[in-house]
Amino acid sequence: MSAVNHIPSSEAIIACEGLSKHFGGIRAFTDVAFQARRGEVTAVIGDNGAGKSSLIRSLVGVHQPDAGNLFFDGRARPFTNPDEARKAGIETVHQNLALIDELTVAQNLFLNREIVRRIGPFAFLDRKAMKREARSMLSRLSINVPSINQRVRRLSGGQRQAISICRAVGSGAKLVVMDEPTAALGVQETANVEALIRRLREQSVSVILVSHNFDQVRRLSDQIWVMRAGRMAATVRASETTGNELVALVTGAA
Ligand SMILES: Nc1ncnc2c1ncn2[C@@H]1O[C@H](COP(=O)(O)OP(=O)(O)OP(=O)(O)O)[C@@H](O)[C@H]1O
Repeated sequence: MSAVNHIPSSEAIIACEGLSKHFGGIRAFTDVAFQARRGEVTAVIGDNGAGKSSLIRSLVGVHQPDAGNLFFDGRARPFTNPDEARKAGIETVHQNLALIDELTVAQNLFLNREIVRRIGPFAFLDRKAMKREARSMLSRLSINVPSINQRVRRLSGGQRQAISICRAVGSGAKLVVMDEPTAALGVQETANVEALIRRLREQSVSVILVSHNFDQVRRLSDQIWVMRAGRMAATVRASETTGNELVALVTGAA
């Protein structure tokens, strides 16, 4: 695939060139270049240990690459921590669902970004405004939960994943990065989360998604990055590939 030798076109939400990461003597990935288009779903596939998680963690400031350049939203932007990436507009939805069980849906949606009302020298949490906004965030993404006042502990895995995604988008993310968002879910809940990812795409939110499920990847994504042994082995359009071709690219038989 082609390298990115300059600030990428405005079509790219995120791009990199020459990106490498080692952990001591272990090579996680080497000399990776890519461009993900704005408003598209980009899937990352590869065998166990191919470097997928290390790569996406390096895009969102969890890991610092040893070499290479990263561009986000038209600017060269090395992220030294996840907060910097978040402020720039990248949200990560974690596999282990970073929700607080004992808080309600609305409280989780506004965790660490509570709406505060000031009256003179005093500041109050504006619970009414947060509930109103929580309802509107959920309705924009057609997410059904029994009540915004329900503790998330009582929600199903799929509903919790939907709340995590809603929180990411509600903070104004331009790019949502998901590592195996449906790995722990049943068939119906997987379908619900896939429908939600499609709605993000309809609303022009870019998505990068790591998945081991090739059928899902072909159903959901526009572009697929294939990683093999720490290299970006191929970039294919989902509409132009088959499950067999993806298997061959992942295993190196292609
Ligand atoms: N924090 C770390 N410290 C040391 N080595 C690591 C670390 N994270 C990843 N690695 C190594 O880097 C390589 C790539 O791992 P990575 O988790 O990125 O692969 P992956 O494609 O996401 O695999 P999987 O699908 O199994 O999650 C592996 O050899 C792994 O052992």
